[in-house]
Amino acid sequence: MSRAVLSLGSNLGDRLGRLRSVVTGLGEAVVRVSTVYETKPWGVEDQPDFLNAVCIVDDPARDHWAWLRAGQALEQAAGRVRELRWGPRTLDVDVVTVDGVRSADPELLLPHPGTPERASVLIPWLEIDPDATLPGHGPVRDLLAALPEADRAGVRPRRDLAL
Ligand SMILES: Nc1ncnc2c1ncn2[C@@H]1O[C@H](COP(=O)(O)OP(=O)(O)OP(=O)(O)O)[C@@H](O)[C@H]1O
Ligand SMILES: Nc1nc2c(c(=O)[nH]1)N=C(CO)CN2
Repeated sequence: MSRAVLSLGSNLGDRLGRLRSVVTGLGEAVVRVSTVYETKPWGVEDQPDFLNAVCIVDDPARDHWAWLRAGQALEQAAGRVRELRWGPRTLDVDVVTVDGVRSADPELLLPHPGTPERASVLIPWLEIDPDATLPGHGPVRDLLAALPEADRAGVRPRRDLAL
C-alpha cells in the first residue's frame, strides 16, 4: 500500500518551481523522478503549455489517502485556485496508481481514470518504469502505442529543466 505513482503538472507562473516544490516537499519518499516534459494542453486546449513530470514515491507510513492529502497540501501551498475543470493551474498533483489499491470512491479514483488517454502521464511514467502496467488496462507501453501520433508528439522532453 505504500508505493504510488504521482503525476505533476503546472502551466501558470513559475512552472518548474512548482514541480520542484513537490519533489522537495515529499523528500525521502521520492524514489524516482522523470525528466520534465513540455506538453500541449489536452481537455481545454486554449491555455498555456504545461510542464509535466511523473514520480514514484514509497513510504510504508502512507496509505492511498495519505498520498492524496499530501498532493492536495502541495497544491494548496502552490496557491492553487480551482476555477475550471481541465483549466490552467499553478500545480496539479494526481495519484495515478497505488500498488494493490483499486478505488471507485469519487474522492480518490484508483487508478486515475484519465491515465490511458494522457500521453503527458504515460511518456514520463514509461521513462522511469519501462515495465509499468496500469491495473485493469495493461502495459503502459501498449496504452501509449494506442494513442494518436499527434498526442505523443505533443509531449517533448526538456532536458534543460532538471527537477
Ligand atoms: N486519483 C486521484 N488523484 C487526485 N485527485 C483525485 C483522484 N481521484 C479523484 N480525485 C478527486 O478529484 C478532485 C480534483 O479534481 P481536479 O480539479 O484536480 O481535476 P482536474 O485535474 O481538473 O481533472 P483530472 O482529475 O481529470 O485531472 C479532488 O476532489 C480529488 O478528490
Ligand atoms: N498537457 C496537459 N494538459 C492538461 C493537464 C496537464 O497536466 N498536462 N492538466 C489539466 C488539468 O486537469 C488539463 N490539461
